[in-house]
Formats: sequence, structure tokens, C-alpha cells
Amino acid sequence: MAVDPKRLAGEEAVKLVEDGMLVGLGTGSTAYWAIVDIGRRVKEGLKITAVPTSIRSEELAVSLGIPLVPLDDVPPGGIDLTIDGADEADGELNLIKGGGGALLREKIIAAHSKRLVIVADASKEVETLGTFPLPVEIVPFGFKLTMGRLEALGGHPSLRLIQGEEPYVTDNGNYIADCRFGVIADAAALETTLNLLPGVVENGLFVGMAERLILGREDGTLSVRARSAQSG
Ligand SMILES: O=C(CO)[C@H](O)[C@H](O)COP(=O)(O)O
Repeated sequence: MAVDPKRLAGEEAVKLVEDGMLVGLGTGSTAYWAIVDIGRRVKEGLKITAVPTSIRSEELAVSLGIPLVPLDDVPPGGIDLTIDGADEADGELNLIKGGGGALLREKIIAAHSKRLVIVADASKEVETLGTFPLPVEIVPFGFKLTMGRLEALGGHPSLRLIQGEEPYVTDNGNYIADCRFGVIADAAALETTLNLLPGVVENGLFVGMAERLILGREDGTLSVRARSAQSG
């Protein structure tokens, strides 16, 4: 029987979820499987609360009966474990995220998580970040000027569109500029530079945030990598 590597990775991460935890719920087709599995365990009696990283994940969690808490009730750094996907992950577990458009909420939740566990299929593992276009969330006001600044930085931005026409609008009411910087040699520097541009809200570089990367493979095997040590 064919194995879905995303499901494999998502369900493996859920093994880390324990009673009493406040869990961050990621966004995307891999995080989906983790949320579904958390929902199954909640039905079986697992006692957790959760915060979602997108309206999509919130709706899914509600449909599965996962108890949610408002983010404003969460103390700084108070999320025990967040399980989320990624578009690229390098050898140091630096990430590109935001292919699903949820990068801002994902980064806020990640920043207040004691542990960020990334789940993905093996195609997301790269030597150096930069093949996947880097999503940058920008405010609609003056977006063409902001895109000009991204162009000047070498990002060759394109405005994310829905069905090739209307701008894609994030859960926060913003636009996404997908940027092609080529090989990103210094992800930390680029992350900072981008966020200094007026009009940029956040970008999809997650540097030094992920604790663990769980990769599912089509042959049914998993590999697990931790930021400081390697295994699996
Ligand atoms: O960052 C994200 C959404 O903003 C997703 O986690 C990322 O795009 C990976 O998605 P998928 O698991 O569907 O490949």
C-alpha cells in the first residue's frame, strides 16, 4: 500500500504531544495530518489545548473538537510544542515557510514555542535555502513601492495572485510577494534586511527556530534531525 510521507511525518510528530500541553497547530498539507491525529487522540482522552496558525487550521481543529485558547491568553513563550510544515529546510534547520500564506501567524506562534517541530516530506530537505521562492508578507498600502524595494534587493518579487487575477490576501489582510533571491547564503542577514523595509510585515525565513525536522519518505521510512545533533 502506498505510504503518504506527509502523513507519516505528521503522525510521528504527534507522538511528542502529552497531556497538559499547549500545542501550536501549523498550516499546510503536512501539518494537516498532525492536526487530524491530534484530533483523534483528543477523542481518545488526550487533554491538551491548542493555538492555530491560520484560519484554515483553526476551522480544522474546531471540526475535530480540539480545544483552542485565544492567543492573547497565552503568556510569552508559553506554547509547549508547535508542529508545522516547511517549504525548505537546510542542514541547520533554517527554513523557508509561507508557501501556504500563513507565515506571519506561524512565526508569531513559533517565536513563543518552547519547541518547534517541523514535519515534511523528503523533498523539502535542501543543502542551501533559495530554490523555493521566499514569501514576503507586505501591506497592501503602497505595495508596488514595497515590491520595488524588494526588486532593488535582488528579490525579483512577484505578487501572489488567486487564479492569476486578484491578489492573494492573507489571514491578516496583507499581500504576499514571492521573491527569487537565488541561493540564500546568509539567511539571518536577509531575514533582518527584509523586515527593515517599510511595508514589509514579515518574511518566510525561520532562522534558528526549529528544534527538530521529521521527514517522511515514500518507502515508509522516517528520518529525524535535531538542530544540534543528527540522528535517524
Ligand atoms: O509555511 C506553510 C504555510 O504558510 C506550510 O507549512 C508550508 O507551505 C508547507 O506546506 P505543505 O506541508 O503543504 O507542503
